[in-house]
Amino acid sequence: RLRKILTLVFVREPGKILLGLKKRGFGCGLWNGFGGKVEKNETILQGAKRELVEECGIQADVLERIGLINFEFENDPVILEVHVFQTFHYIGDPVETEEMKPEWYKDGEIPFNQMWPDDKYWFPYMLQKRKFEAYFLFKGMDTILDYWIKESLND
Ligand SMILES: CN1CCN(c2cc(NC3CC3)nc(N)n2)CC1
Repeated sequence: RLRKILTLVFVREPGKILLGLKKRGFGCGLWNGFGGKVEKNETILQGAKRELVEECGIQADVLERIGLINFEFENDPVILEVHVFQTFHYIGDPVETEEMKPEWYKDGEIPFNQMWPDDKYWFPYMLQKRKFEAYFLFKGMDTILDYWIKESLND
């Protein structure tokens, strides 16, 4: 199977979460965490930190790994392996970039209807600081054909 390793980072405050409105490319028009591809010369963690700085100007020295999600798409051999991180300890204020428009949302007011359809299934684990693993099988970009999600311990 072909795997594409991606990162997804959420910046947290007590009761609030930072989301970015994707301004172009994959997931354009949706609110999400910050992230992207992992370069050959960096670890997944380094890639996550780099994307956070590039996409909203925030430096997170401490990133906690909280989830691993595998996405499969019908009739597509590429599996997206998304490594999810969060941080409560960071430096800087979020700034809008060409990629992302950052906004703070209250944990109870997350705009799931303007986010990827899978988010409503795994966000509750993240918001409750429970580590998780998940799998989603998509038909196109809007329909979830099958999924599972389970609480996981450390690696
Ligand atoms: C740079 N990456 C792109 C993929 N990504 C996804 C994907 C996703 N669902 C998949 C059906 C697309 N759901 C969230 N929340 N994020 C994280 C950021």
